[in-house]
Amino acid sequence: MSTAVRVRGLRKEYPDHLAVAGIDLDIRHGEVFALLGPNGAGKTTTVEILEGHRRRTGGEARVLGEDPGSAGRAWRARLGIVLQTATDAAELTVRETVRHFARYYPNFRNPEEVIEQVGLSAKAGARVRSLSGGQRRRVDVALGIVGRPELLFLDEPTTGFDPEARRQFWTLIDGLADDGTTIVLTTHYLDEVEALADRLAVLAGGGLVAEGTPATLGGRERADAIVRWTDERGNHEERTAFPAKLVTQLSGDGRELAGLTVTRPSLEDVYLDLIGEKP
Ligand SMILES: Nc1ncnc2c1ncn2[C@@H]1O[C@H](COP(=O)(O)OP(=O)(O)OP(=O)(O)O)[C@@H](O)[C@H]1O
Repeated sequence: MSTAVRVRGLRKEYPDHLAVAGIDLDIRHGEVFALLGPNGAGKTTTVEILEGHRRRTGGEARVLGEDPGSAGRAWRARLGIVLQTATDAAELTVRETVRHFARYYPNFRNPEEVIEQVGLSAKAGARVRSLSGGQRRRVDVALGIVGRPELLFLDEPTTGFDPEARRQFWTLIDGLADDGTTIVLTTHYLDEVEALADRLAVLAGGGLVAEGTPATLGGRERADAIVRWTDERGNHEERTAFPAKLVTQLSGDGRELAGLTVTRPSLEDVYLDLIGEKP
């Protein structure tokens, strides 16, 4: 698989602040890649540099084979972008807005189908201004995908979504990924990362602190399991690298173990550990 995004030593220095402190990233074609990190970690700055919206002050970046600092309109038409700040809600209806944006792209998707995909069919004739925050966010997503992008950037796309809307959005992203769209996602929701991402990177203080898959980040798959059970002497908890062995020993005489659970650290446990906030 070739590389959709390649970053080496990327830096962004503001006069009084180093926002991105020299990071390396490789994102493959067809991959769903999540960028995680606490507020101010440098996620939006990094993504905006890759989108060509901000100038880097150091390092190298290639996005779909071009330098985002100098690439032109044809390159831009291959990207889909959902920014953190919502689209300005004009007097236009949802349908008019999506149709209007579609015309910027050479190979756009059918606007009606896009409106349906983001779950806004019932609101297609409503003015964007009259929509709720979560519904407006769905318009943003519609505008991000209407151009049939090869590479889609989503900056905190589900902020303000209700749980059902988030599930619908995940299904939509799964479908786009199945069609081969490369997706770069920033989010604060670890369940979203677990549901969607093939790989993720954690940023903190402008630096890359870890990279992996949701299952293996920070050595998660090798971490000790915690076995909990209850017997006549009370509640028990044991950490072990061999939970199956322990459970076999405990139930050796064929007895059932009340309240038996075997757990590994959640992605959230690992993440908080990585960014220095011990759970
Ligand atoms: N135009 C600017 N001038 C000076 N500093 C800036 C500017 N834009 C961002 N920063 C600083 O750069 C750092 C990284 O900001 P960035 O928006 O990339 O973080 P983030 O990881 O996206 O955070 P969040 O999760 O809050 O969206 C922050 O400390 C921010 O204050």
